[in-house]
Amino acid sequence: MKVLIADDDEVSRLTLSSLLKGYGCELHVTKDGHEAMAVINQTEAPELIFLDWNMPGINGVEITSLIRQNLIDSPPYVIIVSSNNKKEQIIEALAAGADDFITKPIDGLFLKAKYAVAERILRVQDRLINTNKMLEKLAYYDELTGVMNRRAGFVAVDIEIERCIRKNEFLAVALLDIDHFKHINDYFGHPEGDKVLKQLSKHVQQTLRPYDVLCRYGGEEFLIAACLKKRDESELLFERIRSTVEKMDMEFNQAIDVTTSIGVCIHQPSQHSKVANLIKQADEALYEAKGAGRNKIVTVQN
Ligand SMILES: Nc1nc2c(ncn2[C@@H]2O[C@H](COP(=O)(O)OP(=O)(O)OP(=O)(O)O)[C@@H](O)[C@H]2O)c(=O)[nH]1
Repeated sequence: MKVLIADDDEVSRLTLSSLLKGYGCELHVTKDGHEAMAVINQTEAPELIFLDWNMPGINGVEITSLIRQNLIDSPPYVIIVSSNNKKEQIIEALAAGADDFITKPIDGLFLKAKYAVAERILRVQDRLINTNKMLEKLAYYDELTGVMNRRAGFVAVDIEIERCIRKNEFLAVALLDIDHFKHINDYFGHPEGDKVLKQLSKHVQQTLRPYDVLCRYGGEEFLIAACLKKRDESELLFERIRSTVEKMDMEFNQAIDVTTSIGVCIHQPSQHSKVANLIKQADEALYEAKGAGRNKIVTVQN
C-alpha cells in the first residue's frame, strides 16, 4: 500500500516509518505541508496518509480539507497525528474529513490496530469502486462493440445539442445501417457477424472526434452525432465514414464485403430540439438510402 507520512518532528517520522515499514508499505516521507501536497497530487495518490496537525507550510487539517475537496473518486484514508488530544481538536480534525486521529508519542500497538482498520476500509472502498465501474460499463456501454448503448447515446446527443446551442453550431444526427447484414450472418455465421459489428465500431470511432457520439442503436444500426460549424461539413464526415467501412480490411479468413447506408438529419439546435425527432428524420433518410440501392448517404436539412 502507498503510504504518506508528513511530520516535521523527526522522532514521530522515524517511529511511524519503522512501524509501517514492518507492514510492507511503500513509504513516502515528508517534513512539511507543501512537500506532502506534492506527493498527494501525484498521478497515483497515496491510499493512506498520516498528517501531523502542526507543520510548516500547510497544516494537516487544512490538507485534509483539500483532499476531501479534490480526491473524490478514490479518497485516501487520512489519519491526523497530534500531541494534543483534546476532544475539540479531535472533533475539528474529523469535521475536516479525517478518518481517524492518533496521539503522540505513537504507541505501536495502537498504530497496528488503526492500520488494520484503515486497510479494511480501503479494501471495501476498492471493491465498491471496481463494482461501480463495472456496473457503469454495463449500464452505458454495449457489451459486444464497447461503444455507448442506446440509453447513453440519447444522453450524449442531448449534451451535443447543448454544445451546439452554446457555440451556435449545427448538429448532424445520423443512423448508419449495415447493408444486407442478414446475408453476412447467414453466409459466414453469427460469430463472424459479431466480428463485423466490432470491427465496424472500431473503424467508425477512429474517424470521429473524441466528443462526437457513436452508439449502437440496435442490432446492426448505429447512431452518430457530431457538431458542425457549417452544414456542408456533414457530407465530408459521413462520406469518410461510409468509405472507411467499405475499405475496411476484415481481419478474418474469408473476404467479407461490408457496406453501409446512412441517413443524416442536419439541424440547428434550440432549446426545443428533441433527440427522438432528429432520429426519426435520420431514419426516414436511411430508408431512402436503402431504397436508392444501399451503400449511400441521404441527408435531410431541418
Ligand atoms: N451477428 C449478429 N447479428 C445481429 C446482431 N443483432 C442483430 N443481428 C442481425 O442483423 C440482421 C438484420 O437483418 P435485416 O434487418 O433483415 O437487415 P439487413 O439484412 O441488414 O438488410 P438491409 O438493412 O435492408 O440492408 C438480422 O439477421 C439479425 O439477426 C448481433 O448482435 N450479432
